[in-house]
Amino acid sequence: MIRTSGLTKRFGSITAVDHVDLDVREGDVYGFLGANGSGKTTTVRMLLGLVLATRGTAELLGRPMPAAAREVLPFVGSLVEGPAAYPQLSGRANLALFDRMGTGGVRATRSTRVGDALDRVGLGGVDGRPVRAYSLGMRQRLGLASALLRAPRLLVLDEPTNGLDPQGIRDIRALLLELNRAGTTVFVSSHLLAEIEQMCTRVGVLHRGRLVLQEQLADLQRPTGRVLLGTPDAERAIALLDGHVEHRDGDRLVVRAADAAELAVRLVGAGVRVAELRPERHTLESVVLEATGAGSDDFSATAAPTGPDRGGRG
Ligand SMILES: Nc1ncnc2c1ncn2[C@@H]1O[C@H](COP(=O)(O)OP(=O)(O)OP(=O)(O)O)[C@@H](O)[C@H]1O
Repeated sequence: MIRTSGLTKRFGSITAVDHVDLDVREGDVYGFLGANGSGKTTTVRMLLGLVLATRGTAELLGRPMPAAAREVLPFVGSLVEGPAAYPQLSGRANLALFDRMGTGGVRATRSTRVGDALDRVGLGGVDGRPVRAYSLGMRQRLGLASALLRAPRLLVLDEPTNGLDPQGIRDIRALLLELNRAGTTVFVSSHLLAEIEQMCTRVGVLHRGRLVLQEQLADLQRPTGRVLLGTPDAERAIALLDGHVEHRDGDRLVVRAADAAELAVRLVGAGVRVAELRPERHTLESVVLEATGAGSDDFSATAAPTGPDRGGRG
């Protein structure tokens, strides 16, 4: 659905995006993760043909961008750098205008289409107000509504939960997953590890313009080769496991063992009571920090503060 090869963007001496090879497959919920300034927005803008690449190629839905933009974009919903809207008009009026400007939207069904999109993002009840009275979160929802007007095959969203409160973030996540289940491929950028971990099937990590990791989330979260064991018989377990216990914290042990089931049989066979036993897995956070060498401060685990100024560039 999205494929880039050697995609690069320089602004003078700054290389914002550096030989990026993205591979987003049909049905993915792809999380494009990177710290602020890592080049996410610039990549998204190149994908959508809003800015020209310095070198390299990009394809959306198997067609080259920006050459095939007119053909491809009617099937792509997007949200980049905060949605634009006429402040004096209502959300509904803005969407109707947007719908009229796009291709392929039949006039007779416009009102239904706009109403459905507003309902989906939770703006159905407030759409009489002018957009200038909207909070940042409401504007963000309106932007998403405009991305949904055409039942897109692909959604490309740059930090869609920016400025939303926790409930708003949950709503958007649920909406994106619902759309994905109905067949839409979702590409979403974020600097929030937890957000990506909760929602995505595939992850790409951008670090200083370079794609340092691209993998299925389930593969990233592979077992570490250690087992987490909780037992009231910690001393006996340690004696039995003879040097394989790497760490002890009260009645919780970390055991080097490739096979948790085999370990369980061994413990119970020796009369060691097992309260809890599970394979330890890599977390997205540990894998990302290893791949980027970044400090955990570079990636927020929780929601970002609201209201950053994202304008004025590009
Ligand atoms: N039009 C421009 N002119 C000059 N430099 C730019 C321009 N657009 C982006 N940059 C620079 O390119 C780098 C990547 O910026 P970009 O906005 O793509 O990052 P990002 O990962 O989206 O960050 P953020 O989440 O803060 O928006 C930054 O160093 C930025 O200052």
